[in-house]
Amino acid sequence: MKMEISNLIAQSKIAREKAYVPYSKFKVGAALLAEDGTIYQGCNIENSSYGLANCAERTAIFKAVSEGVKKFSAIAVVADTVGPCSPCGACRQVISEFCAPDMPVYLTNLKGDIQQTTVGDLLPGAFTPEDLNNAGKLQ
Ligand SMILES: O=c1ccn([C@H]2C[C@H](O)[C@@H](CO)O2)c(=O)[nH]1
Ligand SMILES: [Zn+2]
Repeated sequence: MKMEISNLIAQSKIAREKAYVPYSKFKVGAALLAEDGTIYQGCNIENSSYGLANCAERTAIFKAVSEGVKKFSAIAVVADTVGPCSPCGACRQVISEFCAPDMPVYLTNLKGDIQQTTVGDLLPGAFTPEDLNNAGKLQ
């Protein structure tokens, strides 16, 4: 495993410790590597209105985008799961909005399992900005 990736995974674990999860008690961390080398950490943040929980992956992406950063090279996700932590459908869609289909995704857990996949494999057929551009132009 390249140093850069071990560091990304290490930062996802640090982010996980900041999770605000009084309801599920399920802490998740994410670390998003921007093309300029900056790493954006994200944790899940829950709410007493349960449906408003924001996942770790989306926290990391929204932090970066809100700082004007939209070019990314990799993302790592970690939770205390039996197998590698699997991002939810909402996060797969948000990741697909900003990250190229061939961008590597590292799904990990606290035991040290690492599954390397890609954005395109996480969400084949994602709805993209191009789909909006093509609206009404088909047929
Ligand atoms: O990949 C995932 C899956 C779940 N969660 C959060 C949402 C909620 O706070 C808790 C339980 O679903 O875990 C994430 O942050 N990322
Ligand atoms: Zn999610």
